[in-house]
Amino acid sequence: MGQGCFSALWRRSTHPADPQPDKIKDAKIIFVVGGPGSGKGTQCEKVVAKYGYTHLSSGDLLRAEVASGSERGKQLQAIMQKGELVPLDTVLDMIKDAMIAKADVSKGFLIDGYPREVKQGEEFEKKIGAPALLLYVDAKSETMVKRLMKRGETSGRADDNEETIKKRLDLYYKATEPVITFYEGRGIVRKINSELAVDDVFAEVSKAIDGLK
Ligand SMILES: Nc1nc2c(ncn2[C@@H]2O[C@H](COP(=O)(O)OP(=O)(O)OP(=O)(O)O)[C@@H](O)[C@H]2O)c(=O)[nH]1
Ligand SMILES: O=c1ccn([C@@H]2O[C@H](COP(=O)(O)OP(=O)(O)O)[C@@H](O)[C@H]2O)c(=O)[nH]1
Ligand SMILES: [Mg+2]
Repeated sequence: MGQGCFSALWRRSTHPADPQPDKIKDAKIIFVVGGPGSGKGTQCEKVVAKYGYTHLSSGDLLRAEVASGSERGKQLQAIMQKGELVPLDTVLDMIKDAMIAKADVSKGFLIDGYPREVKQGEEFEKKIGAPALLLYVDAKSETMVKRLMKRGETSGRADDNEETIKKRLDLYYKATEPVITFYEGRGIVRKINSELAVDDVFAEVSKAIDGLK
């Protein structure tokens, strides 16, 4: 999404051209993809409790950088508040650092809210590895809007407001849904109906993960 020209600027200076770290090369990786407010984070927490996977939410990693008050965090905040996408290399470097930090203790990784576009998936595979499974957390757009408006009453998230929610949804349908089609071609997508109650959704998620072994 027109990110190329910014990427050098945003790339972490601590990682000039580090070699592919062996530590995470063989890790089991699950992408968790779905619209804003579809319930990705809710389901990921339950997977962590049951399976001992490490949960890495790209949005949470970015929000942590914003919360640090750094200069870079301020720039991220401006992008996220508009519901736009942060440059690809920034997010990927954050995910990779977090994976390396947990590599010794992790049974596997849930990469939540990533990839947001096909290019992000391709870059992830080049720098880190291939996913074993893509959990496609699916809810109707009305449901997602309703949940986010409700969450916005208490979340303190600058992007949980009507205007930004609409932009996030538009971008999801335009940029992120093609990710699902891309990985369907590899036969690793499991579609999860997240209109159900949380525990019923989790039963579906569990089946998909159990099928991995
Ligand atoms: N009824 C119902 N509500 C849910 C379900 N899953 C999540 N919610 C609610 O929907 C809201 C959004 O859920 P999250 O898990 O934060 O969604 P997310 O997909 O991580 O959203 P983003 O962080 O915006 O990408 C939360 O307030 C949840 O309590 C579900 O299966 N059923
Ligand atoms: O790979 C990512 C993940 C998140 N974001 C930004 O972070 C925001 C919040 O992401 P999150 O996954 O938490 O929430 P969602 O938009 O799915 O509701 C998005 O709107 C984007 O601005 C991004 O640019 N790239
Ligand atoms: Mg989330």
